[in-house]
Amino acid sequence: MLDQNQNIQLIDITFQNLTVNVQTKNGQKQLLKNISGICKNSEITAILGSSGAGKTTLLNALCKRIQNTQTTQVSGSIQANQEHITFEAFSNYGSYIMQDDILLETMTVKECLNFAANLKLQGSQQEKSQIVQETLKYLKLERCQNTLIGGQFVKGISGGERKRTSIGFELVTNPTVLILDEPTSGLDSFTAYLLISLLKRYAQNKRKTVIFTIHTPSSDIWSIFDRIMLLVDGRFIYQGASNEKIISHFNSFGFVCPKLQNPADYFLSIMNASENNLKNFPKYFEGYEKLNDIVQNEIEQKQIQMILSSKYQTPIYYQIIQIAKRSWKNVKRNPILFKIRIIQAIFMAIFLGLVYVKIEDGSNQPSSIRDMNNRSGLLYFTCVNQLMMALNPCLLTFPSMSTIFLREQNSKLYSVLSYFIGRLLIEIIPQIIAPIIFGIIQFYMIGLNDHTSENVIFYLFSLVLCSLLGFGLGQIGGTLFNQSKTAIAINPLILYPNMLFGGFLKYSNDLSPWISWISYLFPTKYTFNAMAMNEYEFTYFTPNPTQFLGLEFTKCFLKLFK
Ligand SMILES: Nc1ncnc2c1ncn2[C@@H]1O[C@H](COP(=O)(O)OP(=O)(O)OP(=O)(O)O)[C@@H](O)[C@H]1O
Repeated sequence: MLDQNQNIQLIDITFQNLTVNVQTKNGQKQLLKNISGICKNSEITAILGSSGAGKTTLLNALCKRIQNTQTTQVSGSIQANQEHITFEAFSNYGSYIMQDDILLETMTVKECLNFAANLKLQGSQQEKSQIVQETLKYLKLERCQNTLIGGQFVKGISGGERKRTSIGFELVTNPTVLILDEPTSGLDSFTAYLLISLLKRYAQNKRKTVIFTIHTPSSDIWSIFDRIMLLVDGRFIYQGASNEKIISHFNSFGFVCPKLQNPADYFLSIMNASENNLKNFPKYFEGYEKLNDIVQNEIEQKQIQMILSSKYQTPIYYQIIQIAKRSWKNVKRNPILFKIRIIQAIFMAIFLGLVYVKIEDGSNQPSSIRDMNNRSGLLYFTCVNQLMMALNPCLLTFPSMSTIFLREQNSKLYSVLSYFIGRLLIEIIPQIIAPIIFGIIQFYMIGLNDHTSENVIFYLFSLVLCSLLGFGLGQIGGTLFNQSKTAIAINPLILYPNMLFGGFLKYSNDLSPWISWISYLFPTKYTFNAMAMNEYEFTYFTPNPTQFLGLEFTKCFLKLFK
């Protein structure tokens, strides 16, 4: 079984007595029922079945994306040659391409492949570029290599090119096992044929193991399958070659595929769970018993070659650079959020400036509570406003990026830390620039404490800090949810406590002891305190408003800073 002549990694994927149970509201549901099979190297294996038959469940189980949890039980063995597959191990030799093409809209096709090559391949930049170029050629993507992938808002490459780019993103790393969930969905029959032929060439020429699910293959596509698995209600009704064997197998118990009909259409028509078909299901299962021994025999003949670890990850600093570069391109090509952040800052600063234009500083009426309140209110509003302006875009964008992150994480392109730092380096830029512009306009229009240059710098620093805290909270909120809408819906849960415990709506000293500690959890308390301490460091007001605002906490912080 060992490929002695060439040093090529050959992997057969086998599974025995594979059962997947899930707990539903109506009790237990069996998605896969004690099935066994083999997907051989150098072959393409197509899994067919009607909707809900368990095809995706089988693919997910093979690459260990379904694990035992409280509601899901997976039993049976799944092996790559003689080794049990684990999620970690699979990512060393295999790739899984989901049905949805998860790609960053603002990248070109070539940049997308370059990104994967840079992060997954060893070798010089020139060697990596050459591999990317070969992959582009292989996938017939040369013509559109410099076109943006595009999406909802930007017109980009076609559906077929998108699918091939998605495959190219994985192929560039030359995986030994390639698993694809419905790679032809949404493609016309010719493009679908091209794609499957390409997978066939990949399997045959490079001796890889390719497994995919497919819904309605044309007869051309059917004829190039090496191996077919037909699934009905979580059980196999056929497994083996796609040639005459499958026709004669079903013939043997009375299901005759008409000569002029596409076999795929015929088998799909007898597999769907219509009333007529349901009564035939026991016959199919009985018929499959005859194939059991053949399949078992094939499983026993599987590769015994040891799987060589191809584990390679680029250094963290390199990952960070690559992610930052990509984030920068993303901002440059889709600068709307960046621009909105700056425009919002300018608009809000002018608006606040007009509302509070040259407010009293206490020089006329040092004891005016109204003037003190106006000034403190302005500081407090500024604080909450900065927090919100940084928080909302994060809640909006983080969940939408999480699908890309998860896909790339599964492909082990980078570590979580690198991704976080790489993105942060770029996304933090508007969070620093916007509050500074905001603060400068405020100084001109309102007349805040500019007694010393330190006061001005400290105020701007507090605004930046406030913006960064909002940014941080937005990231926490954004990572908790998959959907932007859900993340945005939690906005009030972040905003209201921050407003309430900021130290202005209710003075911190007046909070009951049992709840006062909570205020330390909310950033507005710190930023409002810092801004007010700074503002009233030099003031005409008597008594100094910091006294009745109860701003003790930040005094030491201010001293440290100055
Ligand atoms: N976590 C789950 N809990 C309950 N039922 C599930 C769960 N996951 C899948 N199912 C059910 O299991 C069955 C098989 O699902 P699966 O996605 O594998 O089907 P499929 O053959 O890929 O279908 P399709 O071709 O429509 O994608 C379906 O009836 C589905 O509703």
